[in-house]
Amino acid sequence: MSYLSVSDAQTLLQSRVFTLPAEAIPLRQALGRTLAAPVLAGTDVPPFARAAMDGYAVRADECPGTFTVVGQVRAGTVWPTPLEKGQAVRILTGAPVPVGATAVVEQERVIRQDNTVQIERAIRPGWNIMEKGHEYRQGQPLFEAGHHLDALSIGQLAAVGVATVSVRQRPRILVATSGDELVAPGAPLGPGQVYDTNGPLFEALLTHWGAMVDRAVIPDDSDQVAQFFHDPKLQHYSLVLTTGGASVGDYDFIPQIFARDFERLFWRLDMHPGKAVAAAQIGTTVAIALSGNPGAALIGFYLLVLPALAQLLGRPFPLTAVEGVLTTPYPKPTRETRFLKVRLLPTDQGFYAMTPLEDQSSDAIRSFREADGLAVIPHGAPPQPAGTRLSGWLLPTGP
Ligand SMILES: Nc1nc2c(c(=O)[nH]1)N[C@H]1C(S)=C(S)[C@@H](COP(=O)(O)OP(=O)(O)OC[C@H]3O[C@@H](n4cnc5c(N)ncnc54)[C@H](O)[C@@H]3O)O[C@H]1N2
Ligand code: MOO
Repeated sequence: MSYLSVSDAQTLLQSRVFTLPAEAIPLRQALGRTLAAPVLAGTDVPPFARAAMDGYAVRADECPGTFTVVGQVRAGTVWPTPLEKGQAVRILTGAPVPVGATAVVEQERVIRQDNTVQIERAIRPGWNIMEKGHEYRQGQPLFEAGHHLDALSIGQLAAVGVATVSVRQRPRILVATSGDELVAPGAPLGPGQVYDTNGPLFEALLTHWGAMVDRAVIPDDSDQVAQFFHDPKLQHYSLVLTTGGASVGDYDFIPQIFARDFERLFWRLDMHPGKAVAAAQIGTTVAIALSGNPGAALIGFYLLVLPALAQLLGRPFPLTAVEGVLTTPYPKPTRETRFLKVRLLPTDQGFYAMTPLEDQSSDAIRSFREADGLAVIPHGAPPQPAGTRLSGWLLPTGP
């Protein structure tokens, strides 16, 4: 039986999730948000040529020489008249360079006596002057639509005078875990019970990537699973993400309910780990039911959820394709396309050396900490000797 490919599933999901509307918000609230429109510099930065040092503004072509100090200019003020031959203006860091001055000689390099300064050496034009517009030119594009506003972006936007930004509304996402064996961290574990990893993990990941997350728990009961997906509250969410109950076990109700009551988009993908995954259109929202195994669900998160989230935010596709060569053999044959956690080292031949991590188990998440990417072994492939050329994806660490 051949399952839908990951790229077909991505395309299908992209056709069902829509980029959210824009809203205007104050710059101070914009950290972590995504620009909905390009931003151009509204002014030159700096807006005028300014002194980089405390010293004296002079004409460089008059150095060495002795100058009459005719006054002082400090940051926030402007020297009113063009500098004449033989004149120097006492200037402080950040002050506009007087018209006619071509250098600022720092005070450590001059001899000041009463109202004269003596400069004993030749000075290059432009010395200690920060040129107007050297960082940004007015009208220059600063950021594209889809740009993630990190702390540096906030500083850059402030520097060009932006007070309000147009950003995408934050996607609301519901993360629901299923599995009666799950216990919230903090409570003691009973026999056969495990701590809920997926709820906290996906809440944190989605928040990190810019979503507003609510959490829910779905009991392992067919009627209650159906009730969960029929709840009108689901329509408040751009995406509904569930984990567990997505396979073929006696308590795996989700794929059947997707097919029975909604439009099931897919069930099971040509993807290991994470084959046990389903998706459905539920009214205006899209539900993605990931595997219960945290490591498998995490593969589904990177390959399916993150691209859908990027689309909601109007951001570029979040995964970067890479090429590499296995440094060690991979000993098992591959049935469904295998996404192997690898460490990546660039080589000077333009591809990566790909070293598979030891723990590839679908219940484990710890190895993601050491993984830089996923190598892709095609379905039906035999064991892979060292030196095999594979394509893969970089695992993005943040928005
Ligand atoms: N006969 C078959 N059995 C299984 C198949 C199959 O094709 N045929 N697929 C296997 C694969 S692959 C996976 S992956 C799992 C997926 O199963 P489910 O998505 O139905 O998930 P559960 O059975 O509910 O849970 C699996 C595993 O994960 C633990 N779990 C669940 N939720 C959490 C959570 N929030 N935090 C931590 N751990 C969680 C759960 O206790 C189970 O150990 O099915 C295979 N079976
Ligand atoms: O969904 Mo299962 O690992 O294919 O790990």
